[in-house]
Amino acid sequence: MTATKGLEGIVAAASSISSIVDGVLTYRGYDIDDLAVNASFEEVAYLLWFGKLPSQAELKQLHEDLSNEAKVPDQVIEQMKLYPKDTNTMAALRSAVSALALYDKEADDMSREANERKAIRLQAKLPTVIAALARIREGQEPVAPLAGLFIAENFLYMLRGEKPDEVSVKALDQALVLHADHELNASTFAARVTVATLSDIYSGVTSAIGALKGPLHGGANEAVMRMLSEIGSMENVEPYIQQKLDNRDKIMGFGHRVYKNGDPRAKHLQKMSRELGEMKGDTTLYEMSVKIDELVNTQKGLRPNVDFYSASVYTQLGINHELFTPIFAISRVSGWTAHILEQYENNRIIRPRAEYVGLTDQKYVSVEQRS
Ligand SMILES: CC(=O)SCCNC(=O)CCNC(=O)[C@H](O)C(C)(C)COP(=O)(O)OP(=O)(O)OC[C@H]1O[C@@H](n2cnc3c(N)ncnc32)[C@H](O)[C@@H]1OP(=O)(O)O
Ligand SMILES: O=C([O-])CC(=O)C(=O)O
Repeated sequence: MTATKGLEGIVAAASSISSIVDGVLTYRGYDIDDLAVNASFEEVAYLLWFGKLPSQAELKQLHEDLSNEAKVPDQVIEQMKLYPKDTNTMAALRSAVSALALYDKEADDMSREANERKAIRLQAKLPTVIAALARIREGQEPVAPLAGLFIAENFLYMLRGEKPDEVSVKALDQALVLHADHELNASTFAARVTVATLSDIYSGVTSAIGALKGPLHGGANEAVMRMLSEIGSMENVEPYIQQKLDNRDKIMGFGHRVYKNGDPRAKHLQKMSRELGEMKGDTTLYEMSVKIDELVNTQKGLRPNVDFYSASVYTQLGINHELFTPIFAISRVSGWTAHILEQYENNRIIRPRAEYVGLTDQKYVSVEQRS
């Protein structure tokens, strides 16, 4: 038995949710380039869960269900107020989502219908939890969700305490579409491993949030913004990046396990970053990002992944970098829960083997005789 480091190239599940073939990403057979410009996030979530785009009536129903489920139990809001204000937002989100299970009477109902309801419930409540966490950290009262708003608009409304402009809503909605699912990425795999023991959907999503938090995965978008802030100016881009490359340091937001010729989602976020900059009359962040992109590509042959341009997009939407990875979770919870539903449908516990590389033939020595 020989281990493959990082399970590279190992096919660990059969799935009909999303695929990456020759650098083309599809959700249920629809090219991400098509969905990114034409579909709303709600349509995409429906597509991931139910395998087809919704009819008008189905979309209306989903919208109503999401709206009805968006409120978070008061107990969870009160608990969030007790979290340390300087805690990592993904750690806080992980705790809050775990707590949501305690107040869901259906948490351990394993029927397909109950799990579909919980998928919608989790999707509805995550934006409310994240906006509340953000406001509590700033010493403000959480803002309750507004009935009738779609997810991107409602999230920005709850975050800012006022109705957002159309440009911001559209940009965030497109970003949510682009992040919704990605085959067997680390957090989705974590979710599937957890629920394959027949544990509940909340446990699966809590595991996934833990995996998404890491800087090699979803946490990279925050790290990109920290890097851009450290660089600070266009003139500093070249010396800063050159030093990182010379030291063989990782440049966050670049590289990918599956895409070797570029992530198809990055170009949409790059365009969005440019357009938001132009609209605000300040394209500095966008230009700095493009310069980094050129340097890393020329010298390392590495291309930006989904996390790179999303950092300048979210910053230009006035969002604090501590919320970037939680926003990724607002989108990816649709994919996680779709994969959890799929795992339950055709379940077998996920239990690979390890290649043993430790000591052998050891003999027990009593504690008194051990040196
Ligand atoms: C939503 C997402 O999860 S997208 C990914 C977000 N993560 C990041 O942006 C973090 C930065 N990137 C990385 O750490 C990696 O590229 C990963 C984790 C995305 C993929 O990791 P792997 O598939 O294991 O790639 P691996 O580490 O084998 O990379 C191959 C080579 O490229 C180098 N490399 C990969 N990414 C980078 C990077 N961002 N900066 C500098 N060098 C890099 C590696 O050091 C390695 O070089 P070597 O062969 O000389 O040792
Ligand atoms: O697929 C991966 O390894 C990481 C990624 O891009 C994602 O989760 O969107």
